[in-house]
Amino acid sequence: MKPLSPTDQLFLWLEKRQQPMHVGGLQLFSFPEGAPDDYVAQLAEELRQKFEVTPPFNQRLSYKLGQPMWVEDEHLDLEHHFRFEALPTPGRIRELLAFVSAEHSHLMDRERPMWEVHLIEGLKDRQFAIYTKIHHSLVDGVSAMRMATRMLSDNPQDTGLPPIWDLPRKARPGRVDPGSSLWHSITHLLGMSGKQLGTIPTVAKELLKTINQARKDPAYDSIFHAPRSVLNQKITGSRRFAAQSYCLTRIKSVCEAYGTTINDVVTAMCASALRTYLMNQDALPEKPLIAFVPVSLHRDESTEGNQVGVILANLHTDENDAGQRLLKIHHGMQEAKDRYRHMSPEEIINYTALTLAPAAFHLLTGMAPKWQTFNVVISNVPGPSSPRYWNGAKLEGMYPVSIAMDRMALNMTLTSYNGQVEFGLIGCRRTLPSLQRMLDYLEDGLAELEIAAGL
Ligand SMILES: CCCCCCCCCCCCCCCC(=O)SCCNC(=O)CCNC(=O)[C@H](O)C(C)(C)COP(=O)(O)OP(=O)(O)OC[C@H]1O[C@@H](n2cnc3c(N)ncnc32)[C@H](O)[C@@H]1OP(=O)(O)O
Ligand SMILES: CCCCCCCCCO
Repeated sequence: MKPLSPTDQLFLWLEKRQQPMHVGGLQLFSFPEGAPDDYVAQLAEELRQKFEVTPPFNQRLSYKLGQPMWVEDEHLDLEHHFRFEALPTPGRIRELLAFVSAEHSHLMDRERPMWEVHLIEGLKDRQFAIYTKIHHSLVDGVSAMRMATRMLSDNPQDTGLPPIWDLPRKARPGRVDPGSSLWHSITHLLGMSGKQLGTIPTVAKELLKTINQARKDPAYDSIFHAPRSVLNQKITGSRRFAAQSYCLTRIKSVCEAYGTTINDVVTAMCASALRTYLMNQDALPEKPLIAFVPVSLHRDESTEGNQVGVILANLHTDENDAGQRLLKIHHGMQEAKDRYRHMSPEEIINYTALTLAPAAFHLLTGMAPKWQTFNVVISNVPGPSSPRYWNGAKLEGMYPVSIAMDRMALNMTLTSYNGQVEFGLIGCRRTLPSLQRMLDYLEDGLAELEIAAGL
C-alpha cells in the first residue's frame, strides 16, 4: 500500500471525460533481420505467455480514510491491458497517428491498474509499433523514458528482453522496503508535511524577489499575465496527435552559434511554430505567449511518480527577429534556472504550486475564467543517444504523447533518440483542426534560426 504524493493526486483530481490525464509514448520498430512475416503475431503470443506484471503495472487505486493509495490488483487481467491490434491498409504513418489519436482520447478504468500497451502490426516496410498509455499519477516524462529505456538493449543480439510491464526492479542502495501498512502510509504523509513546512522561508523569499523583479522588468512581468488566444478555450474529449523527427546535429549547431542550450533552441522552435500558426489565423496575441516548461527534479535513477517543478517561460512571440527571440528566451530561462539552483526539490515544488495556483484553481473549480496563467506546455524529455533494440528489433523512433487540458488545447512534448529530436504534439481535435501543419512550422522555425546565424 503506497500513498500518492500531492502532485500525483493532482492528476486524479483534474481528470474528466474531456480531459483524460494519461500520458503515452509511441515506439516505432523495424523487424529483426530474417524475421518471418508473422513475426508480430508470434511476439504477441510470447508477451502473453512468458511475462509477469510487476509494479507499478500491477497497482490499482484504492482509498483509505479518503487518502488515495496504490494497492496490488489481485484480479489483474493482462488481456485488458495488453492489446494486439492491426492498422488498416495501406499502413502508413498517417494511419498509425490516427490510431494513436483515437486511443489517446479514451479514459482508463480506475478500478484497474491504469495502463495499456497496444502492439500494432500492419505497418508498411516491415515495421511495427507499440503505443503505451499510463496515467500521469503513476509516472512523469522522465520516469516513463527511464522505463522505456530499461526494456531496450544496445545489442541487437540480446534476446529475452521483457515488456515494459515486467521490468526488473532496481534495488536502491541503502533503502529498506518501508512495508505496506496503513500506519506507514500515515507517517509518510506526516513526514512529508514536516518537510513542506521547512520550505516556507525560502519559498516566501523567492516569491518576494519574483514580485519585485516583475515590477521592474516588463518582459518578466508578462510571465504572470499570459494573453488569451485560440489555444486557450474549453476543449472536447477527442484528440489529434502529430509527430515528427528533427536532426539533433542541426539543433546543436544553432546552440553553438548563439551560445544557448538545446532546450532554449527547441523552445524557440515551438515559439516560432506557434507564431506562424496563430498569424495564419490572424490570431497572434499582441502580448507574448507564456509556456509551462517542466523541469525534472529526479535526483537519482528513480522511476517513481511525478518529480517535476515548472518554469513559466516567456516565448517572446511578439518579437519578429528569430535570433533575438532565441536570445530573449535563453535569458529568461537562465534567470528561472538560477532561481531554482539555490532551492531544494521540495522548495521548487512549493514555489511552482504557488505560481500555478490560479491555473489549478480554475481547472478544479471552473471559477476565475479570465485569468490565463500559461498558454501551452513545452516539455523536453531527453532519451538515449545511440541505437536501441528490443529482442533484435531496431527502435526507429520514440514519440511522446502527452496531455491537452481545458484552456490549454495544445501540448508540445519532445524526446530525443539516436541523433533525432522527436516531437509529439497532442491537441484538442476541435480547437486545433490543422495541428499537423505545426510540424512544418517547427522545421521552418529551425531553418529560420540557421539562416539568421549564417549556417
Ligand atoms: C509512457 C510509457 C513509455 C513508453 C514510450 C516512451 C516515450 C518516452 C516518454 C514519453 C513521455 C510522455 C509524457 C510526458 C509528460 C511530461 O511531459 S511530464 C514532464 C516531463 N518533463 C520533464 O521532467 C522535463 C525534463 N527536462 C528538464 O529537466 C530540462 O528541460 C532539461 C532537459 C534537463 C534541459 O535543461 P537545460 O539545463 O535547460 O538544458 P540543456 O542545457 O539544453 O540540457 C542539459 C543537458 O541535456 C542535454 N539535452 C537537453 N535536451 C536534450 C534533448 N532533447 N536531446 C538530447 N540531449 C538533450 C544537453 O545536451 C545537455 O547535455 P550536456 O551538455 O550537459 O552533456
Ligand atoms: C495547474 C496544473 C497544470 C497541469 C499541467 C499538466 C501538464 C502535463 C505535462 O506534464
